[in-house]
Amino acid sequence: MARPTLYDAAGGAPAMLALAADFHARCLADPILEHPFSHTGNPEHVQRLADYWGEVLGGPPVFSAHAGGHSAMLRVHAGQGGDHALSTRFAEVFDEAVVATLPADPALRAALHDYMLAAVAEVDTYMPPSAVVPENARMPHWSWR
Ligand code: HEM
Repeated sequence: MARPTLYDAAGGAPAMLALAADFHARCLADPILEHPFSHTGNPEHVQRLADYWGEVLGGPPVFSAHAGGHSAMLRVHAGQGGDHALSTRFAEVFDEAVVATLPADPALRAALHDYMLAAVAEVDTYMPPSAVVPENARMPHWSWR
């Protein structure tokens, strides 16, 4: 039998939503990440995050269908002039949220950890004020390592 996707191993859509909600709450409570997040208030943010991560991890393409795909995600962050400390902390807090909400599977945790390091590295490249996001950037698809 084929190995389940990371999305299915995590628990599907409800697990993505739990992960995103826990992650977002941790960001708001974090001394480093609180600042960028305190200036926004998209009421759909947690659901969007859940849809995005779900799609990357092997779930349905909800973010591409309804929220503009990978280019739109990059555009939200592009030119913000953020620094490496934000990305480092973002990835650490993601690991904490994974531990708090998803199954205690070391392989799942390792794959999600690796994914988030790659994801923050990509977002980082668009932080400079002059950054230009390409149209139709390919949505990453992440699997077991
Ligand atoms: C330096 C690290 C990052 C910071 C400080 C950051 C911060 C933010 C902020 C402030 C928003 C807007 C929230 C709102 O509208 O209420 C946002 C949106 C979002 N972020 Fe990030 N982010 C970071 C990295 C990432 C990474 C690595 C990913 C993906 C793996 C990601 C995925 C998203 C998504 C999917 C949205 C919602 C886009 C939409 O509304 O369509 N972010 N982020």
